[in-house]
Amino acid sequence: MAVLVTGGAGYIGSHMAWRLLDAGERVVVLDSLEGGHAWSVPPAARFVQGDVADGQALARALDLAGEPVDAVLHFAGSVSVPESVERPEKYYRNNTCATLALVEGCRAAGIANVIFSSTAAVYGEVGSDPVDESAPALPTSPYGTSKLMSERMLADIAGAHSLRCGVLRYFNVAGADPQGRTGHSTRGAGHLLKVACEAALGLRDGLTIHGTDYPTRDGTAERDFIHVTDLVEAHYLALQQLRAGDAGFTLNCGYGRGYTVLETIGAVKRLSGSDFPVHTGPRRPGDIASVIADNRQILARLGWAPVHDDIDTIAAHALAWERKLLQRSES
Ligand SMILES: NC(=O)c1ccc[n+]([C@@H]2O[C@H](COP(=O)([O-])OP(=O)(O)OC[C@H]3O[C@@H](n4cnc5c(N)ncnc54)[C@H](O)[C@@H]3O)[C@@H](O)[C@H]2O)c1
Ligand SMILES: O=c1ccn([C@@H]2O[C@H](COP(=O)(O)OP(=O)(O)O[C@H]3O[C@H](CO)[C@H](O)[C@H](O)[C@H]3O)[C@@H](O)[C@H]2O)c(=O)[nH]1
Repeated sequence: MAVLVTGGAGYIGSHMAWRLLDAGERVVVLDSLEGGHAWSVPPAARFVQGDVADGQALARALDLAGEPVDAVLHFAGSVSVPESVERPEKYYRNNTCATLALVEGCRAAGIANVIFSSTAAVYGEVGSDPVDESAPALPTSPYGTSKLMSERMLADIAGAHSLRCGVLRYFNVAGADPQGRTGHSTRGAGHLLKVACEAALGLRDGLTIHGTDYPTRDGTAERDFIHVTDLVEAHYLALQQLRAGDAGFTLNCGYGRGYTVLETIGAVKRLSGSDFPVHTGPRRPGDIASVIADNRQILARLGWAPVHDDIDTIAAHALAWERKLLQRSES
């Protein structure tokens, strides 16, 4: 059987494609290249450039797989909280409507297993950390709402038909493949660790902290950073679980502890040896103060055993990849 990875030319999806190939799986990637790069797709994966909402592109991908596809890992989507506040239509179209079209196409093709990339942004301002999966979902951004709507839609579709659906709610994904095969290369990505690494390498004039008046230990927002390799391992376990007949689940993916924006910047400065300029600015629209995972369910249900739970490891791997990207652009 083969696995369809949507968004496999992007950050997390490319790591997933490598992990599946490492396990001997056959992989086909469907990605529009809106943000990702064809060179991020592992050479051993098959690749179709196209939109997940385009039934013909999906058909081409399923055809190219060469074997029946039994699972789709759906990473493709739009990912920026502030952009979603400015352009909500894009988020409802590309995250919610496109997911519906994809799942209808997958069902028609007889694919039984779906893993959906959801987010901690579905919770909104949680009030007390850590947050577990039963907490009310009250997103503060169109991005979070677009993902929550997709979750609900998938649950209804899975309930009505013979579809098994695993929803993984990622907290803040960071770092890069320890073997240096892929990393965060997405055009225009504004994620904190990536921006900090770019500033450390002199690719930016510095970094602006969005908000210093949050109710946290140093006034900057706090996030639960999860290494991308641990996250794709959770997907691999989730895939085995669904294939073994589990009807479905919704699970937090995070380590259960947070670092503030200032602490994260401090780690990148320490590891890079670069004291890049840091400015302060107002809060970013759609942002929340803090979100940290209660991860007891994923540990128990999937037997997930993260191995990179360390901000220095995450920052070191992110920096190593950013250096590689720089060399690539210079050659
Ligand atoms: N990065 C994070 O911290 C984080 C946290 C929570 C959830 N997520 C979710 O994980 C998924 C992957 O995120 P990422 O950080 O790898 O993002 P990314 O932007 O690096 O990758 C997304 C990929 O999807 C492709 N794409 C976008 N819309 C498409 C469409 N309609 N059809 C086909 N391809 C399309 C892009 O070209 C890109 O290669 C997203 O769904 C995102 O919402 C990410
Ligand atoms: O240059 C920057 C970039 C970010 N930040 C701050 O750093 C924190 C983290 O911001 P990111 O943009 O790195 O990540 P978000 O928490 O906004 O969102 C990320 O994690 C979420 C889950 O928690 C989502 O799923 C989303 O896709 C993903 O981008 C925020 O307080 C943000 O304001 C800065 O201060 N300066």
